[in-house]
Amino acid sequence: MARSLARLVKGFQSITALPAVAAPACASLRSASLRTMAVPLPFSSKPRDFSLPNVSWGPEMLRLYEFYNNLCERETEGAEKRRGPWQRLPSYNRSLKYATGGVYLSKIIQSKARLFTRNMRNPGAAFEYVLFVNKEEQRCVCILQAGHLLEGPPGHVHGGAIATMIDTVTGTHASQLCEPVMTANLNINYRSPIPLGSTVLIESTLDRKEGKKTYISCKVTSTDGSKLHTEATALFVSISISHLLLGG
Ligand SMILES: CCCCCCCC/C=C\CCCCCCCC(=O)SCCNC(=O)CCNC(=O)[C@H](O)C(C)(C)COP(=O)(O)OP(=O)(O)OC[C@H]1O[C@@H](n2cnc3c(N)ncnc32)[C@H](O)[C@@H]1OP(=O)(O)O
Repeated sequence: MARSLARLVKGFQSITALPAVAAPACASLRSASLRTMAVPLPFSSKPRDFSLPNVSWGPEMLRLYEFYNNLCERETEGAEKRRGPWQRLPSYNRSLKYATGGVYLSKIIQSKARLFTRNMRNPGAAFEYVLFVNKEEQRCVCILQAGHLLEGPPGHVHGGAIATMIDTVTGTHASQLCEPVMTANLNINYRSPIPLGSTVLIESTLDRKEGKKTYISCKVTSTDGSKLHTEATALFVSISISHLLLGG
């Protein structure tokens, strides 16, 4: 148990320490931390960052990615590049490799476990998304391109897939504010269906923090903001690392 806890703490520290910067800089920082760490990282040494553009991304997805990516750097008077108000969050298909929530997981399950939203081999088939966070404004924006395997009502995105993305965006946002957290409550109003294959914006804002509780609001809109697809509120409760290890 003590060894697991040590691994988990290290693993968690290495995740939360990952900077949200452009991919090459991120890779070099990761390899630097690899040299100094005595325990295995929760990822392979070269994890794929799923939040970077791939061939499946359509023009709208790429346009918005470029838009927010440009806000991640601001140019100073001497044409120097400085960190801007927004940060792109890298995204991997595994979070905490050694946390099993106190339940027995076979080695096969442990080795095959993947983040639900990042488990498709075929680019563009399901969830294509990238998240940007603005810590000053306590806001998070996700650009989502909903692939053909997310069908619910004919030609439209499944409500559970929309809920999954809302949980992911608000959960990631909450864990940026006060890691680590778990979703305690999620309320969703579906206002208008999302066409399959379309690109939408998911925006989350911090409502308030009360001790262990973080309240977040979220809306899903068309990319020009003219159509409201979904609204949600979420409650996240901060958990101790032992909660992850031992279960609730
Ligand atoms: C997991 C962290 C990993 C971090 C890694 C970061 C890397 C990022 C990588 C990839 C990003 C992907 C992001 C995905 C995000 C998805 C997140 C999920 O989907 S989580 C799965 C679904 N959620 C559950 O399975 C929870 C099950 N429930 C529990 O474990 C507990 O009930 C828990 C933790 C929610 C609360 O338990 P207590 O014992 O810690 O806390 P108590 O004392 O019960 O409550 C604290 C306060 O919260 C209120 N509260 C609790 N539950 C509530 C509820 N359902 N509604 C309203 N209030 C509630 C209580 O009344 C209390 O309030 P008063 O302090 O007294 O004012």
